[in-house]
Amino acid sequence: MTDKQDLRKQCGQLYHEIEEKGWKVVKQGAEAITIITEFYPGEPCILKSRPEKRWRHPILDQKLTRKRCLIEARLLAKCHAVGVNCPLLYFLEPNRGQIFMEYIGGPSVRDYIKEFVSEEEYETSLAPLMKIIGSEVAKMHMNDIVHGDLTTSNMMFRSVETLEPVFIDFGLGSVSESEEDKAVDLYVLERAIASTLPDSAALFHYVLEAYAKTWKQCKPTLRRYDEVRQRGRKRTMVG
Ligand SMILES: Nc1ncnc2c1ncn2[C@@H]1O[C@H](COP(=O)(O)OP(=O)(O)OP(=O)(O)O)[C@@H](O)[C@H]1O
Repeated sequence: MTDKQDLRKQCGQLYHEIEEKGWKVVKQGAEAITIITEFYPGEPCILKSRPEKRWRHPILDQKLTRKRCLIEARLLAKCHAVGVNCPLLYFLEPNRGQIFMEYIGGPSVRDYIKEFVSEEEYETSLAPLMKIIGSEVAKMHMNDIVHGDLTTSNMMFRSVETLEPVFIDFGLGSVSESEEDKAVDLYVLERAIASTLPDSAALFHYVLEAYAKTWKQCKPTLRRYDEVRQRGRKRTMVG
């Protein structure tokens, strides 16, 4: 099947709007399609749409789509309220599984940091960024926002001049007091940084240092994070 046929099949009705209006598809994932369009005239905006899944029962599908969409929008709004850097939420169509949000124009943290090759560069250029990431994640967690997929691809820059990471993709997130959920967020982040930058173990200390500085009551979560890490290690050793 060609990409176009695939897109037509996956998007259904939305496909015609994409074609007619010349919208740009950024990502066509299994769950969602992300498109650059306009919300205010002349201003690029992101439309994240979760089209109908024909393999699911229609009522269940609508319920799940609506739920994920509402959770994502709620988390964006909550992040905004507590000062975590994330795209502005413009508009929501839960019954169509659509969220319109601010377009973030810069590269992802992943694409930015993978250009750094030496450990010296990590220290001088990336330590400040790691501290900002640690402090932003602490702000999320102290407000019971769990991201659910804290990878370096899910952090983008508005521009490389400011180097302030903007957190995207709260589609797997939740509002949760659970130390385990927060610890898993930290572990996923550690693994994501390690997979983007080999020999970067030292860098993650900056993340944790800023995390602890921002969130004074984080000790139980950090203890849980140590346990999650040990479990992760054992799993890797067993294969
Ligand atoms: N606000 C945004 N501004 C610019 N680009 C974005 C924005 N949101 C998403 N993107 C781009 O679209 C891609 C896919 O978005 P996102 O990660 O939210 O969806 P997904 O992974 O397909 O969905 P999900 O994990 O919820 O099923 C991102 O990797 C990023 O490149």
